[in-house]
Amino acid sequence: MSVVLEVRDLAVQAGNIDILHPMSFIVEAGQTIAVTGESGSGKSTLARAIMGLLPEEFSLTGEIIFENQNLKSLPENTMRHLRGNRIAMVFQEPMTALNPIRRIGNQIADTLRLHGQTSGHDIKARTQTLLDRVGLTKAGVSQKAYPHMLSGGQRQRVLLAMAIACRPSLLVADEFTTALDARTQAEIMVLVEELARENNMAVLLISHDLGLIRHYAKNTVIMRNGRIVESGDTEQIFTAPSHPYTQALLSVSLHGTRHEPLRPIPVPAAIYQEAEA
Ligand SMILES: Nc1ncnc2c1ncn2[C@@H]1O[C@H](COP(=O)(O)OP(=O)(O)OP(=O)(O)O)[C@@H](O)[C@H]1O
Repeated sequence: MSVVLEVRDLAVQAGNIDILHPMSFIVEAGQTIAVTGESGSGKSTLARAIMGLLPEEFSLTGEIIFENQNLKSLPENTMRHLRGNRIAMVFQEPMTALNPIRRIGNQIADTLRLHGQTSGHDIKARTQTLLDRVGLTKAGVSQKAYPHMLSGGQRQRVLLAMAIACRPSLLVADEFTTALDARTQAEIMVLVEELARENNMAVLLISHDLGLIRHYAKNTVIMRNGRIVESGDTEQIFTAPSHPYTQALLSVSLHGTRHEPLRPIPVPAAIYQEAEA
């Protein structure tokens, strides 16, 4: 298996506040890796750092090696080219990513044009292929539809069509299915899984949903307060968590509902001290 992304001693500060403490992990081609942890643990900051989309007031140290390139040293225009082409990102709220007054076919075509496809005929054909592939055509959705005519799950399918348009090798999915009902969520995740397999695309799955992570992610990174507390094979972590924080996280989630966001967990002080050691 080849490594598509290596995060090496990555740390992020906002002024003198440490948002992410030095962390390292690798993502292999075609692999789904989940990042989880309670609110404020730094998951979205990690995703934004990888995408080169940190706010201006943030500074970054360490390395982000993507397809053998050190992203830190790339100029913004090269980074812009990489985003969408080689690294794609999908978010929870599709209406912020979709233009409400443009037909979805035109929006998918815009993505193709932006990333280098020029022939009108090719663009139209590829747009149709993408709509077919994400299951919208068979649901009766055409290129002419506007976003407001679609359900939440269908909008996420449009975003997936745009995300995979240029066959990226990494898809960053930040709470992508959180707003969907359980059945739609499962359907979208099965589609993501299929697309990842077909394109040998790695998926960085940021989620609070431990049930979803256990089902779809081969590896998992558990974060707390800007640090990785435990990482490795998902099944191994779920069956035999080695860190007290992970143990507490999993035991609390067993009592909560699968779709409830994780909240700060009341772990006894003694466990905290051990966890920090
Ligand atoms: N502009 C900023 N300046 C200073 N601190 C910030 C800024 N933006 C975010 N933070 C802090 O960075 C930390 C990590 O935030 P981040 O959004 O990455 O967490 P998260 O794990 O994605 O949370 P959630 O699950 O709620 O989305 C939080 O403590 C947050 O308050």
